[in-house]
Amino acid sequence: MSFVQQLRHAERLNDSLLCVGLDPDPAKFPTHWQGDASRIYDFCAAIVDATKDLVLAFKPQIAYFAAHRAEDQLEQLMAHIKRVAPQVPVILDAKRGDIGATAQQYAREAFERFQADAVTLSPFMGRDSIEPYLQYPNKGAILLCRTSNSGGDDWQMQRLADVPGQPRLYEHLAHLAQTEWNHNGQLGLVVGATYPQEIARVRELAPTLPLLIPGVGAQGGDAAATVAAGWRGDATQTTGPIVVNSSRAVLYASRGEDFAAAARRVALETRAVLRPTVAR
Ligand SMILES: O=C(O)c1cc(=O)[nH]c(=O)n1[C@@H]1O[C@H](COP(=O)(O)O)[C@@H](O)[C@H]1O
Repeated sequence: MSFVQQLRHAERLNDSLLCVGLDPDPAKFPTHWQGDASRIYDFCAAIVDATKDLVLAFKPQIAYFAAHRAEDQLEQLMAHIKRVAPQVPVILDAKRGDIGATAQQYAREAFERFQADAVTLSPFMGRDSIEPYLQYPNKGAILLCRTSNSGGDDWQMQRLADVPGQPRLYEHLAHLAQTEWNHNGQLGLVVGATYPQEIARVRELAPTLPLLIPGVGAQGGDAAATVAAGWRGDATQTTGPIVVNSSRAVLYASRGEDFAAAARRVALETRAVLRPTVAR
């Protein structure tokens, strides 16, 4: 099954557009585990167990593991997700971007070592920096397009004088990802929930691509506006799924021993807000 098919399947199965982001920060762990990096796996596995029937994807952020020398715990976590929630695809958020030879190693890390179903990438170095990831059949490569942070304006909103119509950089990328870069149907795009207008624009330019949309919850993105801008009906062959990520708001809903139950409550609430008003 391709990454997009996995998303469509999980969307239907769990009736959800929510992706829970796994950004484990020991400083924010429940009081009894606070500051203990050896609990990264236990913490994330508890969140996975509590939310696996409510999500269409999980998204571990590799920096939160690597910073604590906890890549082994990330491997364990990936195996755990495959075991307890095989129907839920996993996006490894690594935001890699390098020349082809090095990208081959990053692709191997994401897809062979960590067994991810998709990986996030920076497209700044161009098409040949993306190609190595596309050598892995059925895996997804999700390109940063219009990111949720305000500094994204510095590049992404600039107009390209040499391209007909003088599109903004993010618009040009969305066009390329929908057309000539996407020869195997493996590409997706990141668009921040903090910019619903641009979600609508990217959806217009890239109607069949999956959109990873972070920024609801802690970053204050408007969940309902996000869905209105990006969701185009139930998972069919022609519409791209949307994957709306929330990390901190779910993970750190409680500092008590009830943290997993609290995470489930927030995930349920977020899923309900994201559920489109259109009947499925
Ligand atoms: O690629 C991403 O996931 C990403 C892109 C983007 O534009 N903005 C963004 O916040 N993210 C990631 O999405 C997550 C957002 O976390 P919360 O703000 O806690 O929900 C973090 O893991 C970020 O690294």
